[in-house]
Amino acid sequence: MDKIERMKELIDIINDLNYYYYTLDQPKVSDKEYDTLYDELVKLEKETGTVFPYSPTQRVGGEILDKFEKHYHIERLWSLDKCQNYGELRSWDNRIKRLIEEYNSSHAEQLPPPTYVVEYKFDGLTINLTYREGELVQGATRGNGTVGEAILPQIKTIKTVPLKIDFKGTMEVQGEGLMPLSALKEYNERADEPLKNARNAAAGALRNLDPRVTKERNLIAYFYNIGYIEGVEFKTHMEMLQFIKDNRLPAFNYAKECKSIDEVIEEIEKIEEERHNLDVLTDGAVIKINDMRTREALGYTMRFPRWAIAYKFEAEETTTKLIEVQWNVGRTGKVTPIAILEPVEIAGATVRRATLNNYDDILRKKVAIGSRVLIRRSNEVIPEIMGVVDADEETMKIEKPTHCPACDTELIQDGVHIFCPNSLTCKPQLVSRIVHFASRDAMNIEGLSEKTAEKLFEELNLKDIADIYEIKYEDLIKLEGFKDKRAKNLLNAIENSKDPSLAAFIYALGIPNVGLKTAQDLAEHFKSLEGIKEAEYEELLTIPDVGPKIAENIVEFFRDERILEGLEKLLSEGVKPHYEETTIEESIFTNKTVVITGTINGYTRKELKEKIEEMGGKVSGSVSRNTDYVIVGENPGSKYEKALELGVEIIDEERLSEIIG
Ligand SMILES: NC(=O)c1ccc[n+]([C@@H]2O[C@H](COP(=O)([O-])OP(=O)(O)OC[C@H]3O[C@@H](n4cnc5c(N)ncnc54)[C@H](O)[C@@H]3O)[C@@H](O)[C@H]2O)c1
Ligand SMILES: [Zn+2]
Repeated sequence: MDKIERMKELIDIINDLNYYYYTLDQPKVSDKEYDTLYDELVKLEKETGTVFPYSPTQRVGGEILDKFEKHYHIERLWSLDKCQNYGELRSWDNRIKRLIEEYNSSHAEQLPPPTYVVEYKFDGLTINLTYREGELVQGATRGNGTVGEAILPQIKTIKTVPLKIDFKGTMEVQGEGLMPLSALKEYNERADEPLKNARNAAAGALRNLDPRVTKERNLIAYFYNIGYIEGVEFKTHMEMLQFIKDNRLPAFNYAKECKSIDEVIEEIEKIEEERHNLDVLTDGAVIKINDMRTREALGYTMRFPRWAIAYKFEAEETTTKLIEVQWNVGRTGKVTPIAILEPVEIAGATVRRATLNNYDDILRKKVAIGSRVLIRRSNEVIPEIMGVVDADEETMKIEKPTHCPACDTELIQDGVHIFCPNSLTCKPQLVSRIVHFASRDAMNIEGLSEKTAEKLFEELNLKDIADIYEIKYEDLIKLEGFKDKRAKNLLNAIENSKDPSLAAFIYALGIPNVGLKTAQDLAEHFKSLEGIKEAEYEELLTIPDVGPKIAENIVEFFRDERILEGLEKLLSEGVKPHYEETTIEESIFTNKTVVITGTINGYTRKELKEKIEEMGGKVSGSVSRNTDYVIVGENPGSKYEKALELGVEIIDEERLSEIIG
């Protein structure tokens, strides 16, 4: 296709996507897919030197809704230029420096060398508040930058937005309306129709005609810019942020001033690490020139200021097609759906499957075979399906299984989950129990892989975990792939596993939700298998990290007749768990919560975190009353101030090096 033709096509596609995203708050594609199309258009415009006046690259935002009153901003609102790697960031920086140089060569009054402010880029809906005579008189969306929608009643539902402030002049202050991830999660647990992500949730709430709907979503806001102010002049961005805070408008407690682009990059790295600990959605960092006179000299393009740029993180969401749903039987008999997807890349990894939790989830998210689904991957290895993006596609209903896909036993419903009750002869259940039992942190039986476990189940008619202790050489040698040496090795490994530590044995039993750490805590507390077996619910709750759910799981587990039988059998086969008093060396960090801020010489964040964890401490992302120590390095952030404010004990670099040697 001819380049100009392709440009026209892209303009149509992008304008349509903008309408769905900005006007309807119902994106048709993920941001990643949108950005690819947009970048293609920008590239073609550069190549051809042609820019159509109606091109989306020439404007900010999208159409505004008629159902709201129009609001004309006093000062225009902008979008942000973006970059996706440090190379692009450095070229932005070089451009800035060149422009400053040019300016200085033709003006008597010189601009200072640039300093930068790094902030989080929040992913919500831009809001612009107007204060007059100390009162909040209007709140609006960004709209197309010049005209937005008046949504004052909706904005007033945000509890942290002050209705009155100390400053008495006219002022426009701009920020981001956000739905906290915790609020989204809570909302989605109850909602008939779950919201797909926190950005659309916030945008949809603020642009809902009924402020009661807005209120239900428990939004918050962070402010980061004053677009217009009467009679006040700020010298720097930091000064402006201070003014915002002084007027008790919520500003996020992080904005870092940097002297060089290298420092900026260091900060971005920290942000990238920290951002998953935040309760709001972020899609990048924003880098802004601190000095206001420099900003003025640099000016604006059609769409964005030259003095700021967004560093976008790798997208964590994309869309793809759902090909089929597989039902898997787990160790506990729970039958869960796994979505098989058309392979797609997210953040550098190819994704082929996603979780769907349970059948209720499928119904609520309106997922069907053949639907185009939005998937999200944050820290988890396996991504989650957030919802369907295009309901028009031809699809087929997902059927709820009535019988076990492995053993054909009729399934039973327990709450939202379905289970195969046949724990005795249902192959995947027993096989995964055996594999877990034999795993390294459990009984550590080398050579008992999933394949081998399947073979034992099929050929030797294994009915129970304890049966592995009855396996004989004559049995094994008959099996395909088992020669003398391999058979002997496996038998030895099985024999040698009879003397496990109590913690490993408890872990090996596979009590629901009891991982290695909890198993160790249980062993530590009760010191004997009998003790754990007889443990009362209340006593279990006294163990750190054991909540009501796990306590219940443990009590129920040891009440199950079949499990007790299996346990007896294991013991009669000669398995003897033993408890050894282990003395973990105490350190100053043992059982303490530690926060790190600033750069620590000789350590990356990750290394230091690991070191502290090795010494028994827990590293947390933010300072609170529960923080025991704050480690303060070079150029500490606001966490340092918070620590001082709360009187948390500070460890400086010198003391740290004495502690960790
Ligand atoms: N999926 C879709 O169909 C679709 C359609 C249109 C746009 N989009 C997405 O939206 C992007 C463009 O939207 P945009 O013009 O709103 O730009 P943007 O979201 O990339 O950046 C500009 C906005 O960032 C916000 N922001 C957050 N934190 C900030 C901070 N600390 N300082 C300053 N600003 C901050 C401001 O509200 C500002 O308006 C695209 O790149 C794409 O990812 C997606
Ligand atoms: Zn089954």
